[in-house]
Amino acid sequence: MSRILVIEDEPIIRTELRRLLVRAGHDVSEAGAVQEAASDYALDSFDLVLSDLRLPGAPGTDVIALCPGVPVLIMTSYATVKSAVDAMKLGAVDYIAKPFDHDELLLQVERVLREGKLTRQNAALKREVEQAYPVSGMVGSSPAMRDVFERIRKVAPSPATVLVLGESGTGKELVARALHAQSPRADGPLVSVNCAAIPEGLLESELFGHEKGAFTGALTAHAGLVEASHGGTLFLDEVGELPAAAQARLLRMLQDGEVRRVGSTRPRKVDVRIVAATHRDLPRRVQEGVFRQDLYFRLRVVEIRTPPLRERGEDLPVLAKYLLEKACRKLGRAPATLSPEALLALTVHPWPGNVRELENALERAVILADGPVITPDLLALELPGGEPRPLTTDAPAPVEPEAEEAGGSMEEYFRRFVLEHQEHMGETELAKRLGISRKALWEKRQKLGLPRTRA
Ligand SMILES: Nc1ncnc2c1ncn2[C@@H]1O[C@H](COP(=O)(O)OP(=O)(O)OP(=O)(O)O)[C@@H](O)[C@H]1O
Repeated sequence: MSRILVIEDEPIIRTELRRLLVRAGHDVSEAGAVQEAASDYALDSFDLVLSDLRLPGAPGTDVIALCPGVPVLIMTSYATVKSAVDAMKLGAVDYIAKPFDHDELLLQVERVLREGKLTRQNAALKREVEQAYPVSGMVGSSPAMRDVFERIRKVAPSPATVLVLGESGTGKELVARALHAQSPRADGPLVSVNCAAIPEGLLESELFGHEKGAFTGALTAHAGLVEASHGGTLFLDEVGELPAAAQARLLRMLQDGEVRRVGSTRPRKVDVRIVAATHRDLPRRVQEGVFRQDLYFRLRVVEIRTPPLRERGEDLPVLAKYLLEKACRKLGRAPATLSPEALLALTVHPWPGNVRELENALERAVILADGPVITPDLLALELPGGEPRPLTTDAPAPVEPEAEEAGGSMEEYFRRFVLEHQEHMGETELAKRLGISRKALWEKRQKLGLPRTRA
């Protein structure tokens, strides 16, 4: 049952509509004019308003502004294309020509109600997602990620050039997407270019375009990716790899807002926001003379640093859960969960490949899993040297019964993590990274014969 308000000044039609809609199972209220409706009812409590266009006092379309979010269907006996278009322009969801066929009217009402419900559900879902993840698709609530979100929020609306710095796989491209999505250019194009992936000889013409005959093989004129990004954002990934000639053209573009296609002397105005990213140490490349200092300064108007995964300790379990769900959805598998041992293994892994490595490990595990639980062996985590992390050690630690059931790997990870990190981490930090209390850490040390080495 939906709540419907009928605004109609002809009593006969109003009664007819009421009867029809009540019979279809709806709760119907009535008014003879927009003003009467506004004074008698809380208009935003309705699921649908069905209003005549010509009413005493004010046209039916005036009700649209009074109940934002509520679909309004306009009825008119003067169903000219113009009045229908005008009503829709003012925000009506649709219009009905009078005299109306009962079945058609009911079908239209049901459709609008269904769509309205979907819109409301989507809006609620969007609000929920936005609260959980302030930047679409980016999971994290560690202080380092909160800083990233805060910077994105502040910088996105401005036209400022942004330089995103971070190791490979830390989400630099996601940052660029978020900057675009939260900017006034969101409806314009977002063009992503990986500067390292395009052969050096082609890069200049790919980015800035060329004129016919500019070089052998340039059979037709070609607009580059900069021009294709007009009105939007150009994301230059691996900007540190740009060859010198392309650096010079990019600098000119940033200074003058113009591009010159290769082989042309005519400048073309472009309105493009540049977001650049690199995992390289750009100041060092400047020092080495391979990256222009003036371009570096132009690019780094604002810097955003994406933290490596190993510095986002508390984000790991949430991120792993999110990426596991994503992998199951992508692969069409039933939802899976991580065993506690698998979670511990993820927690202690150093993640040189960052979130991308985590995403790949989970995807591989979902493919290999026979059941709904992901165990450490399925993750096959690689050590930085390239060796798969062994699941047994030469000198196995004393194994607790419950860990033995789970393959003994939990103790092994614990032992390895403590031995690897106790020299440079305090007990509080160690316990935090392991996701256990200090007391539990002390007890485990006793049990495994791993006494503390630091005061
Ligand atoms: N905070 C995050 N939440 C969810 N997924 C993430 C997050 N960060 C990165 N990812 C995912 O990890 C993968 C790698 O991210 P992305 O391509 O943005 O990294 P990158 O820093 O641009 O890498 P590269 O330098 O290698 O190009 C993507 O699939 C992305 O969706």
